[in-house]
Amino acid sequence: MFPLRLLRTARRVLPAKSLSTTGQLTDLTVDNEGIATLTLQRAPVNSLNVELLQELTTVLGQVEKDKAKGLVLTSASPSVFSAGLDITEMYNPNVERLTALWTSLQDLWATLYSAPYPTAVAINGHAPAGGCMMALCCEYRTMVSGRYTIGLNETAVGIPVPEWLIGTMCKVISQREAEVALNAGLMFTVEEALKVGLIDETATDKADAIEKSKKFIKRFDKISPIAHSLTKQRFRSDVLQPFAKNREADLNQFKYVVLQPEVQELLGQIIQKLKQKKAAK
Ligand SMILES: CC/C=C\C/C=C\CCC/C=C/CC(=O)SCCNC(=O)CCNC(=O)[C@H](O)C(C)(C)COP(=O)(O)OP(=O)(O)OC[C@H]1O[C@@H](n2cnc3c(N)ncnc32)[C@H](O)[C@@H]1OP(=O)(O)O
Repeated sequence: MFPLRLLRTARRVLPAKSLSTTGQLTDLTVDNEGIATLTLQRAPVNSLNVELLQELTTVLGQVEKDKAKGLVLTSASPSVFSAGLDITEMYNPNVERLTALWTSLQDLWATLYSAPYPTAVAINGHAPAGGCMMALCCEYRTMVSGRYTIGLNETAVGIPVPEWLIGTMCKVISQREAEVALNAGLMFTVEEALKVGLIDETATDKADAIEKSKKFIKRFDKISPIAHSLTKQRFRSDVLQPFAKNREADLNQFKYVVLQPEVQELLGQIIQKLKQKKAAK
């Protein structure tokens, strides 16, 4: 049996105003064609803390409930899509908050990766780690050209990449390219990302990236929502199903790793480096 949420029977095209909401950390608008645009707006770099992760998952639930035609994800920052997990949440953490951080990240990944509606991302700046994770969950990736980077650099910040994220990456680029990049925490330039297939196309600016993302969503105008959502599910179920069984172990492993003294030391050094960089600007 397929989970009920995948049996998406119809898309509704509602007037923009009826679906739009503005949370504290995100903004959701729906255009006249029923395409939702969800904008990350946690200044300065959309780092993912518990509150942003939870708000994103809630808004995705609303997009599904309201039967939007599809979703475009983007950011309000002029140069950063998302800096990934909020490093300060992992440094000298309160264990309850660390648990909430990882559980909320798991919820966001599972919700976005299994979204029954078409999804695209307009990556308008840097997208390291959790930023890249959100982009990988979408079905189509457009990235603004410039001196930006994208990739899963978790190992560089002392965090091993979980199996579900390796699986997500290997659905997009070759296993060989993924293994080389993830083992060493390598980041891709926009040109490199295009070459390996990590992004589908480049854009001149954010407006162009959003337009290209919407063009992708419109490809589904003549496709049955059930046919789309079940086919998407079949492509992704080999990553989603083991994840659902191993959530608890995944959480325990994350907490164990983050609380290791050497990982704490590394996170402290990264925070220091970011501060020094800011001071030198
Ligand atoms: C079994 C399971 C085990 C493990 C699972 C592992 C992975 C699962 C997958 C998802 C998890 C991912 C883990 C992460 O996401 S770790 C986060 C990694 N992120 C980074 O390494 C990015 C660090 N930031 C940067 O490189 C730059 O900031 C960036 C290129 C994004 C932007 O540069 P820019 O010059 O525009 O801005 P800065 O001056 O550097 O920064 C501005 C302020 O923002 C603060 N900042 C930046 N990044 C973060 C962050 N990630 N968290 C918190 N705060 C951040 C920075 O300190 C500046 O702050 P102020 O000085 O203004 O206070």
